[in-house]
This record gives sequence, C-alpha cells and structure tokens, in this order.
Amino acid sequence: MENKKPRIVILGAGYAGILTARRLQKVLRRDEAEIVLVNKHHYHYLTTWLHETAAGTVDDERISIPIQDVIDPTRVRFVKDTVVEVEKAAQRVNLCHGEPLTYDYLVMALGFESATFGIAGIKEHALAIRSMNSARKIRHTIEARFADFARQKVGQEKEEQLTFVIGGAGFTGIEFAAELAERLPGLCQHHGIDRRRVQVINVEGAPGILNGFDPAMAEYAKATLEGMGVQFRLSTRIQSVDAGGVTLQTETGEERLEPATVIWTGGVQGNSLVCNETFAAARGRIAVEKDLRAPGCGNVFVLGDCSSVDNRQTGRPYPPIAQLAILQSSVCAENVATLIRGGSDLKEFVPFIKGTVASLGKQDAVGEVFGVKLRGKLALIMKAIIDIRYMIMLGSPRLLLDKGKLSTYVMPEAYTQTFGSK
Ligand SMILES: Cc1cc2nc3c(=O)[nH]c(=O)nc-3n(C[C@H](O)[C@H](O)[C@H](O)COP(=O)(O)OP(=O)(O)OC[C@H]3O[C@@H](n4cnc5c(N)ncnc54)[C@H](O)[C@@H]3O)c2cc1C
Repeated sequence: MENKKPRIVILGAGYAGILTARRLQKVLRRDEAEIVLVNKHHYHYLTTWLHETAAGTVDDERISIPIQDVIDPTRVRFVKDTVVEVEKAAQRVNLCHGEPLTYDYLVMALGFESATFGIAGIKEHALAIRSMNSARKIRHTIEARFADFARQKVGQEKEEQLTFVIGGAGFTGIEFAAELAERLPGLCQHHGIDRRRVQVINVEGAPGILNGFDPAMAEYAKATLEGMGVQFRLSTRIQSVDAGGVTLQTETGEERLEPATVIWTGGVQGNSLVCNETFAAARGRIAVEKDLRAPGCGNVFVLGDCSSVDNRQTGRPYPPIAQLAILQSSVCAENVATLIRGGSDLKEFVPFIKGTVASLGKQDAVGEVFGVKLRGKLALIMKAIIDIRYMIMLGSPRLLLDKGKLSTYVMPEAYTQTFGSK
C-alpha cells in the first residue's frame, strides 16, 4: 500500500507564509510532503507599503502580486479561502467556503490586526491600516472628504471635513502622516482648496515619536513632518472616539477634537484567530519556542506578527516587523523538513536584525542600519535596497521592474507630481 505523504498547511501568504512556501518547495522533494498554502486573497501584498496605498501615493496594483506568480503550483497547492478556525486537537483548519483541511504540520502566519487597547469607539469610528482593503478604504475616504468639502457652498464649508487625526506616532503613524502630507498639495490643487485649511494632527501618548528609534533620528523625523505641515500632540492619549470626533486626555485634562476622519495606527497584535485560547498568547502574540514552534505543540509553527520572540540582549520581545517574519521563514522551512525526514535536531531561531528605516514621504527617510544612523537620501536609498532585496527574494526579476519602486526612488519628483496631481 502506498504511504500517504504528510501534509503541511501554511496559513497566510504574507511575508512569513509565502517565503516559507517558497523555501519548502525548494528543500523538499515532491514525494516527501504535500504543501498547501491558504490565503484569503489570490494575491500577496506588501504590508510595508500599505501606508502609501492608504494615503494614495502608490497605486494598489503596485503592492500586490498574484500568488500563482511566486509559487510553483505543481509543488504548492494554493487555496484561496478565509481561515475561520484552527482545531488543534483534531489537527484541522476550518475554512469559510471550502472543505476543512487536516494537517500533519501547520505553519500559522496570519499576520496582525489592530490593537485598540480597550479605547472606546476605535473599532467603530476609526479607520485602520490593516490590509489592502482597509488601506483602499482610507484612500477613498480621504478623497471623498476633499470632494465633499469642495461641493459645499462658499462660507458654509465644514472645516472638520479636512481635519485628519492620526492616532499613534510609531512607525506606521509616522510613515502614513508623511505620505498624507505629501499627497495634500495635489488634492488641494485638484479641488481648489487652500492647503492651510487642511489639518493633519498626530496624537501620541508618549512624549516623543518613533519609540525605539535613536532620539536624534526621531527628532529629525518630527522636524521633517512639522515642515510638511503635520501637527503633533505628544503626551496626549486618545481616550475615546465617537461619530463626532475624539476625546483626548492631555497632561492638563480632557480635550475634544472634531475631525471627520480618524486613522488609528497605535498598535498591532497577532491575528486573534490564532492568538486565542487555542494557542495561548500573551499581549496578542504567541511566545514561540526557540525552534519557532508553539509551546507544547510538536507540529505547529507560528511566524511573523502572530509570534513573539525575545531579544536576548534586551529581554524584551522584538517588535513585529517584516524583517523578523522573513528571517523566521527559512528557519521554519528547515525545521519542518527536518521533522518530515524523521529528525529531531531543530534549528534555533537567532535573528540578526540589520536595522530599520522609516520613510518620510518619497523624498526623505530616517533609520539605523548595521548600527549606522541614516537620514535623508542615504536612508531613502537604504529603504529602496530593502524593498528591492525583498522582490529578489520573491524570485522574479520581472517583479522588480513591474512592482519595484525603482521609478519612485529614481524619479521622486516625477512620481510625486503624478500622484500629487490626482
Ligand atoms: C504601514 C506599515 C508599514 C510597515 N513598515 C515596515 C517596514 O518598513 N519594515 C518592517 O520590517 N516592517 C514593517 N511593517 C511591519 C510588517 O509589515 C509586518 O511585520 C509583516 O507584514 C508581518 O508579516 P506576516 O507574514 O506575519 O503578516 P502579513 O504580511 O500581514 O500577512 C498575513 C497574511 O495572512 C492573510 N490572512 C489574514 N487573515 C486571514 C484569514 N483569516 N484567512 C486567510 N488568510 C488570512 C492576509 O491576507 C495576509 O496575506 C509595517 C507595517 C505596516 C502596517
């Protein structure tokens, strides 16, 4: 009787999932395992560019790549479906539309969702940069606010239509604020609106921005954004959001802002589908073992934003970043292959984080790479190299030309003009 091949099911085709699938199709022989990749969309998207789609400075199709273009369909079976439940005891994944999938090995890489920290009204009344669809929704909302404002009779305009509050001055909040600020001149020109009527207000609970960045670099970013017209409300917490605006808790008391649009970027946690009572999570992420398996689960790996890995030097978890997800994917694939071949000597995940760069629009950036602090064009070039490197990892030089931001970096002025004029 023929031996049934073990089945590896990978949930999520983000950075961690798609690279794990690609690595497994390379390291495993056809007869060794069946590889199934499940994702809710037929495309892989570049989450690290979502702030640009949300602001409308990069078109949707530039940040999405058909999954079939980057996997070998004869090696990896792609299932376009939404995961609704993982049944650990039954080793089964329940899907929204299709038949349940049983697994011998599971790789959970379902990414992040917004962490609201219990702030009332965020889920209902604020927008969040979570996915392609949510980014699209933000872009359309921004454009609609300008169009509505322009339609109002002179003297009767509602100024709050053009007030945008961004909650959180972390990586995403800062990158998004810069993109939005860069988009504004074009939008104002298109609708015949005076730029001075538009307000972009960033609200942050901490006394500074870009927590975790070198203070001088963070200060540079803040000054750059202020130069672009972004206002900062630091040491100020969003207490609640409702249909009419936001209530702030400042050092001196409560305050009310009445923007038509609130975009929440204040924090992320692992996808609640996996980070729940099935796989015990702390602060929304699963603290994985050294070999990236979920505690007490011999055949379940957790990667990317769903996982939590401690930095040995600081004793604190690494922040959820794509770089970590990418590095985890190759260790996970090797460990899965070892288990399938009957081995037990699994590789330990020891990340070497090269650094981080935050873009400040298309003309500027700030960060630290290999311990070197970078800002301005140098940081921008480094950001481009990171993006290009990822495209190469995804395996197609064509992708680099189609999707790579070569034009964005090589001709930033032309790029800004194109999107700015929309
Ligand atoms: C605006 C922004 C900018 C960022 N910039 C940087 C940066 O410059 N550098 C950096 O290192 N990190 C950055 N990050 C963080 C980085 O994007 C994440 O750490 C990274 O995407 C995590 O990868 P992942 O594979 O865990 O999840 P993701 O890339 O989010 O992928 C998760 C996948 O799972 C799919 N999925 C989710 N739920 C389901 C379901 N129920 N069923 C089926 N499929 C599902 C999703 O569609 C998606 O394809 C940024 C994040 C944001 C939001």
